[in-house]
Amino acid sequence: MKILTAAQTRELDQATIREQHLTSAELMERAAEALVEWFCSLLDQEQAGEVLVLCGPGNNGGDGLAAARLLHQAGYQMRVALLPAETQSADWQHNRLHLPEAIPVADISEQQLPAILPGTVVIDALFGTGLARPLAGLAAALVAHLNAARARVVAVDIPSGLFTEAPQPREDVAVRAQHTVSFGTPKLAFLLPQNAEFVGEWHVKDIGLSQEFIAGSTTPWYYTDEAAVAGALPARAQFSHKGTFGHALLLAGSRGKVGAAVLAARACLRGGVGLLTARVPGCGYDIFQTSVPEAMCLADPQPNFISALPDLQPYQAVGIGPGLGQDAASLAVLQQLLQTAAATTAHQKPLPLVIDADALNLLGQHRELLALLPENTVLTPHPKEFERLTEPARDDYHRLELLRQFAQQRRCLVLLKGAYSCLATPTGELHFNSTGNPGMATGGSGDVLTGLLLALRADARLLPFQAAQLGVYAHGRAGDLAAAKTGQAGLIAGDIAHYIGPALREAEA
Ligand SMILES: NC(=O)C1=CN([C@@H]2O[C@H](COP(=O)(O)OP(=O)(O)OC[C@H]3O[C@@H](n4cnc5c(N)ncnc54)[C@H](O)[C@@H]3O)[C@@H](O)[C@H]2O)[C@@H](O)CC1
Ligand SMILES: Nc1ncnc2c1ncn2[C@@H]1O[C@H](COP(=O)(O)OP(=O)(O)O)[C@@H](O)[C@H]1O
Ligand SMILES: [K+]
Repeated sequence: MKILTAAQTRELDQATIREQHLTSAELMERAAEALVEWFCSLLDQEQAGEVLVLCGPGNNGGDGLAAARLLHQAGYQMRVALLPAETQSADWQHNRLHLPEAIPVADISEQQLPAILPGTVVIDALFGTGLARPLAGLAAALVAHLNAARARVVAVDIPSGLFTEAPQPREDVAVRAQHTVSFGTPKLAFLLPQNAEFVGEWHVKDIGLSQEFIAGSTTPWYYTDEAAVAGALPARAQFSHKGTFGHALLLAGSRGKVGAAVLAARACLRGGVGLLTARVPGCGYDIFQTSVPEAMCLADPQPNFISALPDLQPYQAVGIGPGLGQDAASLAVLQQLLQTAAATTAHQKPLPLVIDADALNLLGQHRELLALLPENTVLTPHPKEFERLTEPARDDYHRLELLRQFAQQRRCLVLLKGAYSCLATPTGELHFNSTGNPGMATGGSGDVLTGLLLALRADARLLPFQAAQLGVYAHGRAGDLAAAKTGQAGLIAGDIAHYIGPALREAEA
């Protein structure tokens, strides 16, 4: 699914109106109906109590007025407060005119901010995508008043005061909502950790906006939903054999961290790899062979870390990093791997690599090695690892910019891990993942991801981007399936590996 800018969203409204021969008031009515339908499924009349709708002067306020009317008709007790302005939009005026007289309406002023008791349900329809500058004056005072009230807040389209796709100073005031109900496509602001305290849980409702316009819009931002990966995993041909799905090499583990190799190996096998060989430190040999009998094992001559690179000739993809440690000998292995992989070509393409954890930290300490990264290498840093590869980011938007630049410059697939893990492509696209849950914030989750990505990169039937996108999505989906059984607190990384099969099956062609 594409993520559009505020300006594109406005154009999308106009395109929808033209294409479907609607009036703009009719489109607003659809938005209000979608909001109200969602609202009624959340709270019934009794649970909601008196609902306060705060309306700004634009179409966001118009949505609020229309929703107040519809909720009143559905038997909710409504109250409306209007933020004064010199002019109001035409559809605002239309909906003001049609507001039932039974609903009390107050004008907001500095002297008369609306009374909001703790627990009151408030619909925030002050400003939406039309926000042109940070809130100030009465609007800022009102939002601060609302945030202090400990109300239950539902924001319409976007919490008022929050920009759709741009950072804002920490001191800016914006509505802190428990829920945000948006229309058509998600907003970039919803996906960034720094905005979580404002956006709360978000929901995007379909209001029949022009698919043709969306298809024709250019954007660097995408949201990887179920539809994006549907059918991405090719079905297995009847006469396939283990060679069909590739032979992967995993370089992982050091003394005390052999478990990382075990987790990554299990995930790689569950990811459908044909054959897996792991290089582990000498001390890991028995542990690994006992834990993952399906994989082959090449013990390193060194007991505590990996010091020598095996011959790469048999392999279709190599993963390196989980639990690797940062010994100088392992750095030399990484360097040799990068040099050899660029030269080891199958069908004129470099050997696919997946680089994670300590291998990323080693790259961060020896940035001259970045120039050796073969095209379409998959790197999977979390924000701290990414900072070591680049520089500290001013905020989440700046980090995205650094991510995009890095992926373009290095011609790699770079996954910035987090709640909405973001996959950057060599062409500068950013794909935010929709699956996963906070139960996955547990040691080893990333090792499982590396193993899964390794399996999919070894599968020659998948293009590099498809493999990475599917891997990230299926990893989160496996975490969601696992959490449904274990609960989030009880989820451990091995559970994610266990559910990779069912998660991948959902994406089968
Ligand atoms: N496809 C969609 O997304 C749809 C969007 N609609 C609604 O329309 C909204 C956008 O409406 P508008 O473009 O009228 O914009 P808004 O309602 O967000 O705000 C625009 C108004 O606020 C003023 N303003 C902007 N920043 C201000 C600030 N910092 N302080 C004081 N005043 C400020 C502007 O001068 C203008 O009068 C969306 O957020 C959504 O709620 C729906 O009605 C229809 C469908
Ligand atoms: N709150 C969350 N929501 C969704 N996914 C999460 C969340 N927290 C962590 N994850 C996922 O779990 C994995 C954690 O990886 P990482 O930080 O490398 O952990 P580790 O080093 O312990 O293996 C990433 O894929 C990340 O996207
Ligand atoms: K709003």
